[in-house]
Amino acid sequence: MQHKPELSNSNLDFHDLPPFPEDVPKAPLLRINLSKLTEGDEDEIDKLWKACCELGFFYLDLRGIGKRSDSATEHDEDDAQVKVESAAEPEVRVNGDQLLRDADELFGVGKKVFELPFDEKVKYDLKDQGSYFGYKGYGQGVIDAEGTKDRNEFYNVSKDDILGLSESLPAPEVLSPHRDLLKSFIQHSHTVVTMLLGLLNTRLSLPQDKLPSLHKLDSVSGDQVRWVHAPPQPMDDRRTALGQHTDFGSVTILFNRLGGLQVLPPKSEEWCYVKPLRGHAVINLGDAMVKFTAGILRSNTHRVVNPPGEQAEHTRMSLVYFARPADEVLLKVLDGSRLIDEKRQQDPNHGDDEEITSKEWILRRALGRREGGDWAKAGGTETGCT
Ligand SMILES: O=C(O)CCC(=O)C(=O)O
Ligand SMILES: [Fe+2]
Repeated sequence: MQHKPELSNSNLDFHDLPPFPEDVPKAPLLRINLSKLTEGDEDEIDKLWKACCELGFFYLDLRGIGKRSDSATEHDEDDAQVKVESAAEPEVRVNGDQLLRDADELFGVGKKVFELPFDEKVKYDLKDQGSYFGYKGYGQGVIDAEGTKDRNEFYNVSKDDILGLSESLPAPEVLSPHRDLLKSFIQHSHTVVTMLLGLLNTRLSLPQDKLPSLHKLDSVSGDQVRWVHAPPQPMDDRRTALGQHTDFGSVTILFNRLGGLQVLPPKSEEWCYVKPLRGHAVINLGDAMVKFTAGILRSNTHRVVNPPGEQAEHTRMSLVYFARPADEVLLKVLDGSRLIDEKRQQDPNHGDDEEITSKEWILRRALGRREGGDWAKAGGTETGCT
């Protein structure tokens, strides 16, 4: 029997963009299916566990889940239950198709933000107020200890601002009509994060709901949506656009269209490209997961370079959701799991050497990578020590 066309690899390409080249080293990310995870498919959950322990990066196929809720009658079936849970806000379910649609729309919104004149965008650089939310201009971050400037610009939107959990931050007018879209993207990203954390919680045999309870949607946290924007670099003067790093938080959901993201697989010296796949997000774990689990879970080093091959002449944009522990959560080894206790005993490097809250850790790491920041103090868990 012939394979089904919808599963063929060419359908995972972005047909409106030049192809991702075949002759570059490609990172060995496992492809995990969201729909199977939600059905509790044990083989798929094994794959998730392996990916989170070994590489800390994987593809999540978001397609084909939540089709039923495309219609206006999203929660008809158990409306009564939903109403009991929350009269004002209907429960948001795992819905990969909705997340893909929101991400698509947000690519358009991000484009409008970066098209604004620099003088307008720079009004929203909140670094001097001690915040990493808002705008970071091109070259305003550093990629190494020597202070080499980066080659990208960011715009960061705070979850708490969009959900009304904090004061509204100043933002460009072009974002105002899209707050509902941002809200939907945040909620749908967060439900995926909660599901992944729940599955990891079970595999770690942590007390019921431990990891999800440290990442509640309505807790004040550093969760954010980010657009990363990088125009093509001149052929004779190319360098890393976003310096090598591990992510600071817990779970990152990344939407890529052009190549350029690279990971340095464990024990390897060769940077490998992550090929973007249509209908998929790239998921990676951050340092908080390493600290919580004494290093059982992996937060892998990655960076962004100019897109490879024929893609090199195109402006690269990516969209990211960063889920982070609630502000007051201490980033230390969690109690209540024999697996984690055993790992802690085998590997005392992963100890509780520093009592630091999620909020302090993220601020230190984010602002330390800005120009004039403290590079030495802004390192993550990549050296193997927490
Ligand atoms: O743009 C990308 O593909 C990755 C961005 C990233 O690693 C980050 O913003 O932390
Ligand atoms: Fe990152």
